[in-house]
Amino acid sequence: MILELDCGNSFIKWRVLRSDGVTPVEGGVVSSDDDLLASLSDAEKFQLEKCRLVSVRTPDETDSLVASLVGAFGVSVARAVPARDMAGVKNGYEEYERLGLDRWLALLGGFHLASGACLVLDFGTAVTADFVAADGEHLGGFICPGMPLMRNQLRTHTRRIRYDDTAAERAHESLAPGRATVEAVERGCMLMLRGFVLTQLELAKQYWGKDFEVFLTGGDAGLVSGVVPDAKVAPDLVFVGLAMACPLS
Ligand SMILES: Nc1ncnc2c1ncn2[C@@H]1O[C@H](COP(=O)(O)OP(=O)(O)O)[C@@H](O)[C@H]1O
Ligand SMILES: CC(C)(COP(=O)(O)O)[C@@H](O)C(=O)NCCC(=O)O
Ligand SMILES: [K+]
Repeated sequence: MILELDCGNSFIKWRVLRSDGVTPVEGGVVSSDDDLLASLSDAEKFQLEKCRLVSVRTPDETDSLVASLVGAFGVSVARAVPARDMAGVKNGYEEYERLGLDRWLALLGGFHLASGACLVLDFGTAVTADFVAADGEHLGGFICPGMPLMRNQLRTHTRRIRYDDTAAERAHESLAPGRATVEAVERGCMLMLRGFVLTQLELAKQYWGKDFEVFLTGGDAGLVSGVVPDAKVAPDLVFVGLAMACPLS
């Protein structure tokens, strides 16, 4: 079977496919290399042959994970690498190798699925937006702090903002002005995210009128899907691009 990994700044998303490279068997989200190895430890069940991965972590961190995977399962590992052009898409960065590889793969996947202009919004540790025109030209994008960063900056850089995760979750039941600190912060950050999304949509409309698709991905995509009813929520968009960038040989 094939192991696919998307190593973000906070979490590793994993997925096991049958040897056909298409049919998903199982997947999950883990916060460390050890937790990943534990999730995959039932080697008999998966019988991993190959692994493909994308990482936005440091080369040392990624090397260490690859070494653990080779040691534990004897798999061959293919890593996504930066490219100036791929699958009809032209990387828009002046220094193409500096574009986050998760962004690159998500926009490759988005352009492939849309077969036309697309706006790809990713809600992870950071929030990113990327614009790809109908001719495959990546126009560039934007990077902002995501929900966990916004909330944690407020919690660590103020003295009186303190609350736990359960209270945070409860605060999301409404978007009315907060009547408690937790509500004020959680709903304020949520409105920042939604405002960001609406601004990106406006820009896409200026470029392309109605002729574009919107993709929402990343662990927090569900927080904003309500403001773009026509968007495709595609949690596996990075994996779509990963399969394109690292075909099974
Ligand atoms: N099963 C899950 N495990 C962990 N985080 C999750 C899960 N589902 C949704 N999330 C949310 O996803 C966010 C992280 O998104 P993710 O795309 O994994 O980030 P990154 O790629 O930067 O590591 C967290 O803020 C969390 O709220
Ligand atoms: C923007 C990112 C931090 C997003 O990472 P994530 O939130 O998915 O963990 C990552 O794509 C990255 O490190 N990019 C390099 C800088 C750039 O894309 O310009
Ligand atoms: K990501």
